[in-house]
Amino acid sequence: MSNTHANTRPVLEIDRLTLRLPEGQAARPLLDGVSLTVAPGETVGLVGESGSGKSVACRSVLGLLPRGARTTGQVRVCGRDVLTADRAGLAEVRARQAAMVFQDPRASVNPLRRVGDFVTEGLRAAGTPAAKATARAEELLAAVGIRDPRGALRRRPHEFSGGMLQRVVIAAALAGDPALIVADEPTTALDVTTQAEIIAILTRLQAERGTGLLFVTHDLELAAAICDRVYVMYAGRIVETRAAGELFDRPRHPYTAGLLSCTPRIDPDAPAPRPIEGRPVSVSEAPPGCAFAARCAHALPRCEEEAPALTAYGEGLAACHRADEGILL
Ligand SMILES: Nc1ncnc2c1ncn2[C@@H]1O[C@H](COP(=O)(O)OP(=O)(O)OP(=O)(O)O)[C@@H](O)[C@H]1O
Repeated sequence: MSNTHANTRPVLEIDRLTLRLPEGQAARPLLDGVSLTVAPGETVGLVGESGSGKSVACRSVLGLLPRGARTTGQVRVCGRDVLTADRAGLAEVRARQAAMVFQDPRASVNPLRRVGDFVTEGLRAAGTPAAKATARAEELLAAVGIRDPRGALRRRPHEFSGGMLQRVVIAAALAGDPALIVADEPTTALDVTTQAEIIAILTRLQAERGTGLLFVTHDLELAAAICDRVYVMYAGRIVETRAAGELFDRPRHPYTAGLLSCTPRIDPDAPAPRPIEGRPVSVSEAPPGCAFAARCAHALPRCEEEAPALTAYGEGLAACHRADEGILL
C-alpha cells in the first residue's frame, strides 16, 4: 500500500468508458460511464457481485474487448489510449506497461509448453536475448517463491499445483517490469491457505517494484485489507469510490453497506453476515433510475426514475440520492 503519489500521473486512467455490444444497442451498455484511476505503486480494488462488469472493465485495460463491442470514452495506460492504439501500440502496452493475472492459472498457460517458454515469452518478443531472458525468468521465479527455479523452467504446467502455477503466472506478469498489473480475482480458483500466500506475494512484489495494481474481487473485506482505494461496481456503473478505510467504516451507498454486511467477519462480536435481498440485476434489465433501487431498503420513487450521478460525499464519491442523509448510520 502507498499513499505517496497524489501528484504523479496515473498509470491507468479509465475515463467515462461506455461499452455496448452490437445486438444490444437499445439496452443498457455493459459498462456505463466507468471512470477509474490507478497511481504508480497504488493498490486499487474493484469490487461488486458477479455480473457487475468488473471483468469486462479490467480486460479493456489490455484492449481485450468482447467481439463487436463499441466503446466511448478512453482507457489510458501510462498516457496512451489503448482503445485507439494500433496493433504495435497495443503489443507494446501488453509487453511493457500493463500485465494481467487471471482467475484460473491453468487457463492462462499453454499446457503443452514448458514454463520457461511462458515466463520468457514477453521478454523474447521484446528482443531480449535468450540467455538473458532465461536468467531473468529464474530470478522472477525465485522472487515468487518457486524452489529450484532453473528446474522449474524445464517443467510443464501439469507438474505444478494451482497455487504454484499462479506464482508462475505472476512471475510472467512481472517479466516486462510493467507499470500496472491487473489481477482479476487471482485467487478465486485456489484453496484458502494458498489464496493468502498468493495475495502476500502479489502485494509484496508490487510494493517493492512500485507497480500499480488493479485488484478485482467480490470480497470487500479483502479489498479493504490490501487496497489504498476501492471502487464499487453495480450493473455496469461505479456506485461508490473512496479510500479503503473510509469505505469500510463509513460506506455511503446502500449497495456497499449491503456488500459489507454479507461479508463474514473474523471478529466474534461482529454481527452475523446478512445477504443482500433480491438478486443482482443484469446490466441489460436494469431500470432507468438507480439499478440498485429494487433491492434497496431506502429507495424512494425518485430512485427508480432518475439515475443518481456520482457525487462527492466525505472523501470519496457515491451515486445515491440519499447519500447525504445519514441513512446508513
Ligand atoms: N463477450 C460477452 N458477450 C456478451 N455479454 C458479455 C460478454 N462478456 C461479459 N458479458 C456480460 O457482461 C456483464 C458483466 O460481466 P463481467 O464478467 O464483467 O462481470 P463480473 O463482475 O466480472 O462477474 P464475475 O465476478 O462473475 O466475473 C454480464 O452480464 C455478462 O454476461
